[in-house]
Amino acid sequence: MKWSEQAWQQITPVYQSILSMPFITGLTNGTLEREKFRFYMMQDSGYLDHFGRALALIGARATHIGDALTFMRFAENAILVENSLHESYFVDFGVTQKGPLQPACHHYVHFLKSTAALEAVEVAMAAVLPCFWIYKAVGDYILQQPHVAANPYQRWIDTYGGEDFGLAVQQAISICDRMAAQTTDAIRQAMTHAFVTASRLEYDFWDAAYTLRTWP
Ligand SMILES: Cc1ncc(C[n+]2csc(CCO)c2C)c(N)n1
Repeated sequence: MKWSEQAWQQITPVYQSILSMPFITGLTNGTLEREKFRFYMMQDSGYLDHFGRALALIGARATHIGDALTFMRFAENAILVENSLHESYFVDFGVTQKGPLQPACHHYVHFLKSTAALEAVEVAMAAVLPCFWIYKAVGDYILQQPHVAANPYQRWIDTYGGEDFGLAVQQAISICDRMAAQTTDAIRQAMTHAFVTASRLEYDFWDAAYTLRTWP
């Protein structure tokens, strides 16, 4: 079995919990309170700035030059392409400032940055994989649900569901599988652990937006 297959099996309970989160059902049927989506978007903009840097760092540390280029492209996409989605939502939702990182986002980005800097590069690659893979799976899942007319969150759904984004996700998965096949058991286990942790932090990111969780 490929590393990615057993890693996804490990996160099945977390992934199933994500699908039934009120944040996700609200995105799907368009009923999510605007305030919660605004909170999510503001936090996600901060997330992308840091995430892009983590990807660039992984690119710099990649063993193969082709993987370095791929991760640098991912970094550019995170900062340019994804942020343009946020900027259009900022206009629609009247957001003028990003604001400080709140606890869930802070925890997640610093987990990713410290893993990217200090752990084996294979582990760093596994830590950023849920960001791609869970968003793709959630985007596809929402696209399969009955379509809601004039859903304010449709642009978000279209960004992650569907083919274009699917290619990037496949690339990220294949790189992890190749790296996992060539490394030691201990590193493979650490990869899975990082993958599970990041998946939990994805769950928590949405939960924090739904409950508008801020620093005390
Ligand atoms: C908390 C959070 N997790 C994942 C993504 C999705 N995402 C961010 S950058 C990137 C790859 C390069 O485009 C992907 C898939 C998000 N937006 N916010």
